Amino acid sequence: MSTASPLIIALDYPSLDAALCMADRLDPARCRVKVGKELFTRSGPDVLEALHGRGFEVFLDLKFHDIPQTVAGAVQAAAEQGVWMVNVHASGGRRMMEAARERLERHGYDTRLIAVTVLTSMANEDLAEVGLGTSTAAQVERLALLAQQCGMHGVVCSAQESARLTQLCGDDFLKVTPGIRPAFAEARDQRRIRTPGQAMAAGSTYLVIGRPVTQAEDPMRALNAIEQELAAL
Ligand SMILES: O=C(O)c1cc(=O)[nH]c(=O)n1[C@@H]1O[C@H](COP(=O)(O)O)[C@@H](O)[C@H]1O
Repeated sequence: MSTASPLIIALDYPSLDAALCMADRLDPARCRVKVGKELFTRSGPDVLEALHGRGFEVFLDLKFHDIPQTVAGAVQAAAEQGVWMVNVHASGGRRMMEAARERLERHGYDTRLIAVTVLTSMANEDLAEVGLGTSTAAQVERLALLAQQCGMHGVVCSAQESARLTQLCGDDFLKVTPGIRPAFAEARDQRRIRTPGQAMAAGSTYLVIGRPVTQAEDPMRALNAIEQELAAL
C-alpha cells in the first residue's frame, strides 16, 4: 500500500517479534517503516516479508558503503526483495553510486535509491576529527550534488539542510530526513535536529522518526501528536 504520509517509522528493535508488535499497531495507510542494521542483522529478510505482508512500504536502511561491484550486488538483492527504498553512503563515491544505479536500471527495478550525505549524529567537530576540514552544511551540499549527478533519487540529510538542497537540486530530488525531534523528545545521540513541523516547512520529503515514537511511554499518542503537528501546518 502506498501512502501520502511523509512519515517513516524506524523499527529499531532487537527482535522480529518486537518489531512486528510495533508494526501491528501502525497503519500502512498512515506511514512507511524502516528496517535498519540491528533488526535486519538479527532477523534477516524474514522481517521484510512480514512487513510487506502487512501492507507496508519498507525503507531498507543498511547504508551500503563498499567497492562498486559489492554495493551494486547488495542493492540488487534489496530490490529483489521488493523494498520501496534503499540507501548507500554518498562518500563511497561516484563509481560506487553509478554502479548501484546502473544495476537497478538494468534489471528494471523502480526501488528508490538514495545516498546518505553526512550522518545527522555528526557536527562540524566530528568532521574535523575524521579529516574533513569543512562544515557539515558544505559537505552535505557537495555530496548531494554528486549524488544527483550519479542519478540517485535523493539523499539522506538533516532537515537543517532541506531548504538549501531544494534550491540546489530541485523539488523532485528526495530529502529523507532523520534527526526529527518533536518538542517532547530528547535529542540523545542526534546533533542536527529539527521538529516535524520545521522539517516539513523546510522542504523535507520524508521524515524518519524512531525513538520519539518507539521509545515513548505511549507510542500511539506520540505518533498522533506528530500527525497533529503536521496537520496544523
Ligand atoms: O539513513 C538513516 O536512516 C539515518 C541517517 C542519518 O544520518 N541519521 C539517522 O539517524 N538515520 C537513521 O534514522 C533513525 C533515527 O532514529 P531516532 O534518532 O531514534 O529518531 C535511525 O534508525 C538511524 O539509523
